[in-house]
Amino acid sequence: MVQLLKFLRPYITTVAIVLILLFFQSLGELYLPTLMSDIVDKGIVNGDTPYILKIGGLMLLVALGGTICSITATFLSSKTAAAFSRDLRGKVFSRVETYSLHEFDKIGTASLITRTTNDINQVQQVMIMGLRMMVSAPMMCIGGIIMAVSKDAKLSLIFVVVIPALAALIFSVARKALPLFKVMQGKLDKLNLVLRENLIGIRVIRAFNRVDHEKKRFNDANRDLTENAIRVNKIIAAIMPMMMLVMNFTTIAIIWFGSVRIDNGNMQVGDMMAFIQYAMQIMFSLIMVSMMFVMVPRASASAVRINEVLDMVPEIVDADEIKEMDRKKGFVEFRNVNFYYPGAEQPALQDITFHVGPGEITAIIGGTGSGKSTLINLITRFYDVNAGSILVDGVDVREMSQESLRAKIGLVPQKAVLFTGTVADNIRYGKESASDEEIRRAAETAQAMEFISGMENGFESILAQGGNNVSGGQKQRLAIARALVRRPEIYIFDDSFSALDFKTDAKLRAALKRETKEATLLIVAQRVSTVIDADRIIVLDDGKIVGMGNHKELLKGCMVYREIVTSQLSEEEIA
Ligand SMILES: Nc1ncnc2c1ncn2[C@@H]1O[C@H](COP(=O)(O)OP(=O)(O)OP(=O)(O)O)[C@@H](O)[C@H]1O
Repeated sequence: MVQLLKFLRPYITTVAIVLILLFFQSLGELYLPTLMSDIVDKGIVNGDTPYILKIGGLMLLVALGGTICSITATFLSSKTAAAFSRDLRGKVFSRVETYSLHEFDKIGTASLITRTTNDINQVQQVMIMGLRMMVSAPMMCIGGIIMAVSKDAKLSLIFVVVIPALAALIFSVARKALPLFKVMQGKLDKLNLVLRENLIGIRVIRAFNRVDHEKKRFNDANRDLTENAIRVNKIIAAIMPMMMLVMNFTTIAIIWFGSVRIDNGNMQVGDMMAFIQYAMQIMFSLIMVSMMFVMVPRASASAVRINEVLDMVPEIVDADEIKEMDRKKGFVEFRNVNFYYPGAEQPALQDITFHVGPGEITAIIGGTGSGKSTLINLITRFYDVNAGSILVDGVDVREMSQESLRAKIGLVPQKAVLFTGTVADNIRYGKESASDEEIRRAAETAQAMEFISGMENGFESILAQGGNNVSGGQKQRLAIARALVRRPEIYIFDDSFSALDFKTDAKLRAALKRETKEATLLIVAQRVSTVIDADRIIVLDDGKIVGMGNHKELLKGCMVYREIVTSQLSEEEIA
């Protein structure tokens, strides 16, 4: 929690103003009972009406001043806390943006969402309360004690019993509630996870008639969270009545002992009335502190989760010294690359060595799980190799900036991801400054023109929720157009033609060949027809290269390739 306070730095002036305002408000509140006791002891007892009116007027003024201070302080503290959480959300978001895929896997998407929203809200709420109480509670408590002692030191001995009793009460409640609060955020994560999976997988859930199963899963997570919340709230709900009980007993004790002292002539009635009010103020300040005790643990559980995100050091960062790149363009070289996913016993890639250059089409083929996507993810540096090195344009990818590396690459991922916006916006994602003509040309090459012109508003048609209103093949073609508009040195197509029919696939590849003559093309594919014309085909099996060459060479020399080909093409086609 303390770690997060640094985000308050830009608002330090406002925070200081809030604290000063609250100081004056508390001062006013401490002054009021004394004024009231004066009215009783001097005004009423002596029948001095002008005195009563004068002090009564002063009381009104003090109360008004206090109210103005309080309202302004509340306004400013709420504004500051909102700005604080806006900044913090921004910070968390930009941190997450620097994560490599490892870190994403570690925390999980659902939890990252909860941490950026709900957890920050918890901290914000405590911030508002904390700002107010930081000054009010100690002032009211200590000031109240001083004032009470000044009114009647002997009667103040009551506090020697009351305050430790209240403190013990608060402490025991906090000890019970704290672990439950910690668990609460975890349960919220779980609920978010189920919800997220359900929303994304709604089609699968319906198709497999798993609605009831998913309902149960959601209800379980929901019930779990609710039960925990009820348990916590029960404890918190018990605080108030217990506090009130202590307060009422204290009042009784003050009146009891006070009246004895008044009887003996040691105390005046007004002083006793003021004393009761000071006792109330002291106890209310303790209640405020107890509320903090309740809220701070929950917020600190949230703060820990936020700090976890902020403190997680991304595994993939730019090197301290960025190497200048040669003037070469479009060269990719793997040198004895080994790669393990964290926790995996077997390497996903083993001893991979090959190089490709501009003007070449290299296809990567292999069974599912053979490591094709992994190999691609290493070029874009989504992961770092465990051994060996990958050079792009003659420089190790770990020694160049991630930005300049990725500027060279146009990636079409296996699963086409689009963003809410127009068709043109989505293609322009590849190159912000792209002209309408460039966008049209990219769409033409990607064989997307036909369906785009068939849409009601053409390039200005809106893609709902990341492209839910276009087909899988259309999505893929838009993702291809997005990469093409960039005109990168290296194109990477990760199984990007799989959702296309054979005719479109062939047309697209022919158009690509024309458009990307100077560039390096890496095409991951499952279909032999997609790779057959490639200059070089790399055959992967179980993370190892088992063959490299063109179609004819591999047919002769690579068993695995021959098996893939015979499983897909007829004898005549092979011949
Ligand atoms: N994020 C990950 N964490 C751990 N293991 C992974 C991860 N992604 C892939 N793997 C494993 O690495 C191996 C290679 O996976 P990869 O996705 O590269 O295969 P692929 O050849 O692209 O398969 P497909 O054609 O089915 O997409 C597989 O055994 C897979 O289980």
